[in-house]
Amino acid sequence: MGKTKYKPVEDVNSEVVDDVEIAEEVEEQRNDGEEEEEEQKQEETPKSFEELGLDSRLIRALTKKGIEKPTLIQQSAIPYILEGKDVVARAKTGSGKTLAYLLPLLQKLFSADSGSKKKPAPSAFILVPSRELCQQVYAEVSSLIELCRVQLKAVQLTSSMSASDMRNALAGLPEILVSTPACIPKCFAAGVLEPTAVSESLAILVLDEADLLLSYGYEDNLRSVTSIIPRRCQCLLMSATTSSDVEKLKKLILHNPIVLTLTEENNKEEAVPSNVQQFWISCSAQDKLLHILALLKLEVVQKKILIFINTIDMGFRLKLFLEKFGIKSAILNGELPQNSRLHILEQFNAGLFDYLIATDDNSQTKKQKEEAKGEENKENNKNNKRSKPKLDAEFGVVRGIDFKKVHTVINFDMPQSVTGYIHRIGRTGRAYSSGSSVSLVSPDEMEGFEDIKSFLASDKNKDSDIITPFPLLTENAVESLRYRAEDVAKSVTRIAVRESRAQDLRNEIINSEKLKAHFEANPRDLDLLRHDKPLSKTAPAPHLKDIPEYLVDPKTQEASKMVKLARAAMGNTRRSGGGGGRNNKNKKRSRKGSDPLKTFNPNGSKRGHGGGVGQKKDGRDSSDGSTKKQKTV
Ligand SMILES: Nc1ncnc2c1ncn2[C@@H]1O[C@H](COP(=O)(O)OP(=O)(O)OP(=O)(O)O)[C@@H](O)[C@H]1O
Repeated sequence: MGKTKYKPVEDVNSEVVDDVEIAEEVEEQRNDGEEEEEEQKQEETPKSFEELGLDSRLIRALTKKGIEKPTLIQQSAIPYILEGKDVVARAKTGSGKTLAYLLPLLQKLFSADSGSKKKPAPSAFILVPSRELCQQVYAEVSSLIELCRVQLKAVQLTSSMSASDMRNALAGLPEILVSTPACIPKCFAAGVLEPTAVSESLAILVLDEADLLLSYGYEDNLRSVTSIIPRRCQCLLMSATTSSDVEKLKKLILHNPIVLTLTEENNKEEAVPSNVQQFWISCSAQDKLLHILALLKLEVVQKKILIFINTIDMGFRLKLFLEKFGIKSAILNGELPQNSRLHILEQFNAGLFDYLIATDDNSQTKKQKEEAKGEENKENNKNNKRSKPKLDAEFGVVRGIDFKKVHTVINFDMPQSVTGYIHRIGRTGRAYSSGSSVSLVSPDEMEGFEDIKSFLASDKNKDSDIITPFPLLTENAVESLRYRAEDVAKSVTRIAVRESRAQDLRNEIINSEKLKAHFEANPRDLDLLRHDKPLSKTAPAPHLKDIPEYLVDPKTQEASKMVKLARAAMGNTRRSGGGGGRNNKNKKRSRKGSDPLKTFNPNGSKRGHGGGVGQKKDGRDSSDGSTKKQKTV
C-alpha cells in the first residue's frame, strides 16, 4: 500500500460554466497545482484522521469501530471533499472508498445541520448500483450517525418498494438518501419527491461504484437526476477501475473535478489486491468436489470462506455434497428474494456461519440480465406464476460488497474474466487485513487462467508467478478422500439438485415475507432464521462427518494443525454457528511468521510458498508417488 501514489489532476468541464466561473476555475486550477505538490509531500508522511481535519465525533466513532489510521485513498480524498471540490476517486477494491466519501460528507452535514430548518428533500444522495450495496452503505452511514450521536437521518430506498413505503421513508425529512439510481425517477413519478425540492436541497451527490452504474443500465435514470442537480451541488464519483463509463459520467455530472488516480506506471499492479496470497490447484472438472472437500474437511484453509461458482445449480450441488460430510454452508445468488439475500449477508458478516457459496453476477449472461429486467417489469402479471424464477437485475455479489472477515476466497469455478478474478479475490484482504485465495483450475479453464496469470505477472519480473501452487494439500491427502467423495458425488443427482433449488427458493420466499416484517420491527436482530440449514432430509452419515485419523495423510494433518494454531493466534477459534465474530474485532491479525501458508513445507524444513522437493507443479505433494484410490468405506 505504502508505495501507491495518487495523482491529483484537474479537469475543466467547459460546457457547463460561464465566463465568470471559468475565471474562478482558472484560479482554482492554479491552487490545484499547488495542491498537487502538497499532495506528493503528504504521501511521504501518512496523515492521521485528525490531521485530515475530521471532526472529533467522527474520529471517536472510527475508534469504536476499530479503525485507527486512514487508508491512502482516505488520506487523499478527505481534504479535497471537505474543501468542497468535486472529486473522482479511483482506487482498488477494498481500499476504503466508502469511508473516504462518507466521513467528509457527514462532517459537512454536521455543520450544515446545526440549528437550521429541515430541508424539503435530502441534502445528500448516495447512488449505488445494487440493492446489496445500498444496504451496506446505509448500514455504514447509520452506524456512524449513531456512534456520533448527531441528529441526522439516513434512509435507503430500493425500486422494489411501493410508493407508500417510499413516502413513509421520506416523511421524516432525512438528510441522506441511499438508493439505486432507478429509485429517483420512480419517486418523482409517484410524487413522493419533488424535483424542485431536490434542486433546492441537494448539496452532495455521490456515485459509488461509478464504473458499474452505466453498465447496469442506469443511464436514463442518471440523466433524469442530472437534469435537476443544482450547479452548487458537490459531486463525488468513486470507482475501482477506469473505464469509458466513468469518463462519460464525469463529463455528465462533475464540474472541474480533482481526479485522484493511481500513477499510470503502477496502474495494473495497484489494481490487484496486494494483501491477498493467491494459490491454485490443478484438477479435472470432476475432481473439483474432491478437492474442495479436502480443503475444507482437512481444514487447510482459514475460515471464513467465500466459495465462488458460476451457476446456481452447481451451488446447490456443492451445498448438498458438503452437507453429506457435515459441512454446513449457505447459498447466495440472484434468484433469492432480496430480504433473504440481505439477511444471508448480515448473518455471514456477523459470523453465524463459515462457508458461503456465491454465484457472482459475472456468471449472469447479458441475456439473463435482460430477462431479469423484463421479469421485473412484469412484476404484477399474475399469470406469470409458472415462469422461471427471476434473477434480480439489481443483484451484485462481488462488486463493492464488503464481506466481513473473509480469510479465504475459493474459486470453485474460475471467473469469466481477469476483472472478475480481481473482484472475487478482493473480497478478502480488505483495507489493512490479509487473506488468501485458492483457485481450482480444470484443463478447460487453463487458457483463462493463463490470461489471469499473465495479467498479474509483474512487468519487471515476468517469470515470477503471483499465483503459486497451493502448498498444504498432499496428493495422498486428496486421494485418501477420493472413494468417499466420488461415492457421495454420485448420490447428489441432478433431480436432487433441482428439487433442493426449488425447495430452497420456496423457503426463502416464505422467509423473505417473515423477514420483511421482522426487519421493520427489529432491524438489528440476526437470529430469526438461519440460512445454512441442511437441504437434505437425511443427516450426514457419521463416517462421512468425521474423517477417521488413519485416513488423513500425516503431512496434511500437520498443515491442518498449523492452520488451526494460526486461527487460534488470530483469535478466530469459534466454531461455526457461534456468532462470536463481532467480539474478535480488535484482536491482532496473525503475523506473517505464524501463517502456515507462508511457512509450511510438506517436506519438513521451512520455506516460502511455491515449489519444493517432491512437489508437483499443481501444488500437491507426490513424494511417495501414490495416486491409487484407497477403498476405505
Ligand atoms: N482506515 C481503515 N482502516 C481499517 N479498515 C478500514 C479503513 N477504511 C475502511 N476499512 C474497512 O475496509 C473494508 C473495505 O472498505 P470499502 O468497502 O470501503 O472498500 P472499497 O474501496 O469501497 O472496496 P470495493 O471497491 O470492493 O467496494 C471495510 O470493511 C471497511 O470497514
